[in-house]
Amino acid sequence: MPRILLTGKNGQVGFALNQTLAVLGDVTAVDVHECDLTKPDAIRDLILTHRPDVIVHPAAYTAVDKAESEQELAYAINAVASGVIGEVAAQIGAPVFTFSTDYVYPGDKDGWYQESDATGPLSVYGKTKLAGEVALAAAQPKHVTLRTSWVFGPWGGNFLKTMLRLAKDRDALNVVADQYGAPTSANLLADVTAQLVARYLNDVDGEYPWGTYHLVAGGETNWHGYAKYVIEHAAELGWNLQVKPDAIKPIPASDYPVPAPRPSNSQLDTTLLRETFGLSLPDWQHGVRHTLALLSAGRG
Ligand SMILES: NC(=O)C1=CN([C@@H]2O[C@H](COP(=O)(O)OP(=O)(O)OC[C@H]3O[C@@H](n4cnc5c(N)ncnc54)[C@H](OP(=O)(O)O)[C@@H]3O)[C@@H](O)[C@H]2O)C=CC1
Ligand SMILES: Cc1cn([C@H]2C[C@H](O)[C@@H](COP(=O)(O)OP(=O)(O)O[C@H]3O[C@@H](C)C(=O)[C@@H](O)[C@H]3O)O2)c(=O)[nH]c1=O
Ligand SMILES: [Mg+2]
Repeated sequence: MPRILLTGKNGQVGFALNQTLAVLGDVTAVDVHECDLTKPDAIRDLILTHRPDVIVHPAAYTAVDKAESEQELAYAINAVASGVIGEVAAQIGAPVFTFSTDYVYPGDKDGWYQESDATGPLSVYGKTKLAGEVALAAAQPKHVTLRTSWVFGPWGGNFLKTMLRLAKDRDALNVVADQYGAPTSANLLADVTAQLVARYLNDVDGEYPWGTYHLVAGGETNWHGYAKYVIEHAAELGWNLQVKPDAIKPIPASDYPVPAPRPSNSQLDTTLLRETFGLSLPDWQHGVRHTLALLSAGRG
């Protein structure tokens, strides 16, 4: 039975992975209590004690605005820890499957981003994630780094849940309409990652296509279109929301001042992943409807 080590088990993606990886082997899932990623020795101990066959690493510092004033902490978790995981993984011969972000790109491209396009993060969060990508790749060539975007799900905090919360008692919402990307569900990420891990476990001696891939849901929207879709479908499911879809107003990012600049264009081309692994990626709306159904069931 293969041994799989999973970080960030209480994060959005980690929680979903703890379920999808369970059919592939013995999963040891940890969070900050079992291993604080700011402590390189704790990371080394964890990996050398468990000696996993595969490491899946979704844990990260994800507070984009807060990172602007917590640069060192974000760098320790997103950059240094990824490098340490890579070093110890290489030492024991375990590949690392991990996640990065659309925020590694500057967002000024006319058209969809390809993996080979130049990076140029605008935010501290994006810079620390890119530094983590580089550190991991340098330490452990056997890695799959999945750049994704706008992650949501029923578990944890995300934009979809923020919109539902605000819509309960606001009369109107102003939402940025000039930043484009694809909302991607934690479940989709966890399903695809399990497929990629399974392919490795079933073909350990084969040539595995290690590297960096885009993994986002199909289609595209902007934050305003996303918010409107969420509120429309929640209303259809019987949520009692104060805000009506027409009261969700599109605004330019310049009217929504925040500490961290976000890219205007976060559209990631997934051709490489789909063709390399023979996968199909459903539209983002599919994931939103699924998450809303789960949240509705949870409301009783
Ligand atoms: N969320 C998004 O929109 C996007 C995320 N990504 C990437 O996808 C991956 C998964 O993101 P997501 O699941 O949304 O993130 P979450 O913020 O939901 O989860 C991250 C997890 O990392 C854990 N963590 C944070 N600091 C430490 C630490 N010092 N030691 C150990 N664990 C720690 C958190 O624990 P705790 O909760 O206890 O702090 C949390 O469980 C990350 O690599 C992220 O950068 C990429 C694009 C978009
Ligand atoms: C709450 C809110 C946000 N916004 C805008 C601000 C911003 O431009 C956009 C998204 O804001 P948020 O802070 O919710 O999302 P943000 O934290 O930027 O989300 C990012 O998280 C990291 C971890 C990633 O890797 C990215 O892919 C992305 O998902 O929506 C509004 O316009 N109106 C609102 O009421
Ligand atoms: Mg945020």
